Amino acid sequence: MSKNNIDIEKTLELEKARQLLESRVQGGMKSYLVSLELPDDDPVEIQESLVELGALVRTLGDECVGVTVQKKAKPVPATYIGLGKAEEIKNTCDSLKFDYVIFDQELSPTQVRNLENLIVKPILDRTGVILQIFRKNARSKEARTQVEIAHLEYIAPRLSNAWITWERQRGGGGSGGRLKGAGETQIEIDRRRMKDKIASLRKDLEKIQKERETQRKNRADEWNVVLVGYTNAGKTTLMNFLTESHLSAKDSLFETLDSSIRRIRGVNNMNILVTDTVGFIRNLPHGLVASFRSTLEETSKADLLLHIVDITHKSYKEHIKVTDEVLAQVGASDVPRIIVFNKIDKILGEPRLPKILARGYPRSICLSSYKEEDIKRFREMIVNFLAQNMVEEVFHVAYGDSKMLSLIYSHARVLESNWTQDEGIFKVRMSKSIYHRYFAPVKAEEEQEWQIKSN
Ligand SMILES: Nc1nc2c(ncn2[C@@H]2O[C@H](COP(=O)(O)OP(=O)(O)OP(=O)(O)O)[C@@H](O)[C@H]2O)c(=O)[nH]1
Ligand SMILES: [Mg+2]
Repeated sequence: MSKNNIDIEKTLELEKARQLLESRVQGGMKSYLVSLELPDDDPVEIQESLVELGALVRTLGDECVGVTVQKKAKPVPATYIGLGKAEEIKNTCDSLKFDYVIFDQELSPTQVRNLENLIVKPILDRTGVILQIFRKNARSKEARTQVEIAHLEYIAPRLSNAWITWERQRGGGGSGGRLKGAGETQIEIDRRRMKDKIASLRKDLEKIQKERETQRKNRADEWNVVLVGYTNAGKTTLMNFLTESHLSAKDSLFETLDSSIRRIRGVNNMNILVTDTVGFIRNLPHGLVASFRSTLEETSKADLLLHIVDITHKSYKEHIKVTDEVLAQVGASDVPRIIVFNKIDKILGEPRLPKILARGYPRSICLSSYKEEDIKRFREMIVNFLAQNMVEEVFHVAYGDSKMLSLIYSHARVLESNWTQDEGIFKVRMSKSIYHRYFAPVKAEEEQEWQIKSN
């Protein structure tokens, strides 16, 4: 067979495998995991991240049939791993019969292309897998639009690989521009169409989010509490027991992508709304953080964050760190929070653990979402926290005082605002610590001015 024929055959085989991977409705495919360990990497973290990648694969309904880690001084620019390693993976496929290969780190489009040509199997990276799960689990129009934007932005630079899929999504023939030799121009046309599609999805998203905002006016008598945390920590389960709801919670990653709001029942005269949100993960793709930004920013407007941690997870400290990092990225660092160490029922024979955790994390609670008395105790903790740690104040802001306006909008929740001819009057709520850090000096100044005026 001539080299040309071999190349065509290889391309056809690859396209078939890619189509199979993209078009499957359910799981049942076999994957092979690859990671690269660089001199600065912590080998334990590399292993933990691979275990997590395995869980992501199972969430897709697929199975992992093998794993390999290559130690190298630095990545190979063209293929990320070494050529010998790529060859070894290709040979392993004869016995393990995997359908695709996943790299635990992000690959460039060129690296994917080169690796696919060498291994003759579709190559995904961590971001690609997470995006597939998000696409599978998004339910509401808002979540679907957010995921679709992130997905299109991810595949646009990889278009020569994803061309057939995009063609099929548009309702085209699907026989493949690359195979027909349509080449660059077709890809360029597609890329432009994709850009237009992203722009129109962004407009749709803005409209959906505006509608949501107008529906949900900030009511002064309501307290907003938001559940945040690593994926699978138990946010939705806790939400269900706290608010007597029936949202879908299961032992799989990114089960929740849509925010849901429910009211806490049985709390005398307080009107507390609890929001369940999308979970976080290490190396959460930037595109997803960007397109979920508006949803995530809701956390920065909360009165209180409940940071749920699965205490049975070996990497729970890393999970806390990752969650804190994402919260900082979306401007929620200042919002008061309670750390909730969940699933304590699964920890047997360590009766001192709650005390140890309380010492390390002063504002925290250990509980099992399944224990009624724990839920009751937790509900009381939330109510007491809101009653004792929050301050409501009224500020009079002169026109042009942009410093004060920015202080209010960045650090407090605006409950009411009214503009008169001379000033804006803002009723705001914040935690006591934020009040003392940012607002107490302003208030003191305001009162001094008022005294001078009235004298
Ligand atoms: N043993 C035990 N299991 C729990 C507890 N809370 C939650 N779980 C289990 O943990 C798994 C994940 O729960 P979810 O509530 O779906 O977790 P989540 O944080 O909402 O996850 P995502 O929405 O996927 O990010 C489920 O199998 C729950 O049954 C608990 O207190 N004890
Ligand atoms: Mg959930």
